[in-house]
Amino acid sequence: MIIKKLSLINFKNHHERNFEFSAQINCFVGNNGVGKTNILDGLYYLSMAKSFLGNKDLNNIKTDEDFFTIEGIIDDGEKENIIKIQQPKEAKKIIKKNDKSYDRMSDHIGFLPSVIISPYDSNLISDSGESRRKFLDSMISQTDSDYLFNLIQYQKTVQQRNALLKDFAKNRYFDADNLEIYNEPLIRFGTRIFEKRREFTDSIVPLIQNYYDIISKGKEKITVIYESDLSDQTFGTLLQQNLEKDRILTYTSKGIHKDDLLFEMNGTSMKKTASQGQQKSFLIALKLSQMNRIKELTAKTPILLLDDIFDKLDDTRVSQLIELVNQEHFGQIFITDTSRERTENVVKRINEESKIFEL
Ligand SMILES: Nc1ncnc2c1ncn2[C@@H]1O[C@H](COP(=O)(O)OP(=O)(O)OP(=O)(O)O)[C@@H](O)[C@H]1O
Repeated sequence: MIIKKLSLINFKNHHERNFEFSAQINCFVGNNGVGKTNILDGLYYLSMAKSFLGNKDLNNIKTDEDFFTIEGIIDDGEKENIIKIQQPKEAKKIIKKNDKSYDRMSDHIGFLPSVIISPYDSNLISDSGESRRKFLDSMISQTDSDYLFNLIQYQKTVQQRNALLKDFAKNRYFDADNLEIYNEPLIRFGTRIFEKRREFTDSIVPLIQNYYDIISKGKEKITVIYESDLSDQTFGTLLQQNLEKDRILTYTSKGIHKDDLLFEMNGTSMKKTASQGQQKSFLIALKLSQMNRIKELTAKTPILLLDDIFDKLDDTRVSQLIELVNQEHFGQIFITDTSRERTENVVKRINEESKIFEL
């Protein structure tokens, strides 16, 4: 997949920007705050229909403007496609492919797979389980069109069940039969998601270790464990066993919405024991594994977004990363950096056709 052109209107700090890209490497160079990361975020929108920074869509409209538009021309190997995303201030977000709106936003995910490596990745280690669940979900939804649909249905059902539990508490009343209506969809959607998450995690663990060994030249053993309430019991049993607890708490306390990924190094939590450098190597290894897996499962090469990482990595890691990018033919790459000199150096070493955009 190649993004040939990008146009941003009123997107964050950009009033109007138009780019024509190289099919290989594209770099955005400029001082802090000029909006380099925002351009990567615009590219990420074309892929995932949302911001990678987790901002609400409305907050991405340029201050004092009424809408933003992101438009990309994407070559899928057969033809050029126009993806247009528009967020008006007073209406719902619109996403169109070749002038046709999607029935479901989730239908777009997977058309243009992407992987981003950014300084924000460290949140994956330090934050709560929610950010790791989101990462896992975004990874799988790019490879499986049903996954996101199942997840949305599951989340809706949990919300409805929670609302009923709260309603019962308010009215000092409880009707287990009424609540049970939600068991069937929770079990159906939740079990599918559980199985996909387990399968995907199992498949990337050996890749992560392999990339980690290359990047860090270390001897550490890396483990990624998928933790789920469904690992040792069925969803039906889980709901039954926690019925009383859910009634008291007035929310659904167990299920795949509580899943987590445990990152371990030599058998202990990475958050506690891994050095900053080891954590960075691990996160790059994780992202390259994501890249590898998406490519294998979809037969599409994801775009690779590298946000400000060459400034934050030492020389050895930069060299290893460049070597890996060269070896694995990672497709179209977008890089941001404050230094033109460093960018030119990196690009020279990757040895592919490039364009540098100065902001
Ligand atoms: N909705 C918005 N309207 C106007 N400006 C915005 C909006 N959202 C973000 N910005 C501005 O975008 C700028 C940050 O852009 P960005 O993070 O892309 O910069 P950068 O070039 O990547 O900087 P750095 O090198 O520090 O990472 C900030 O000045 C911020 O105020």
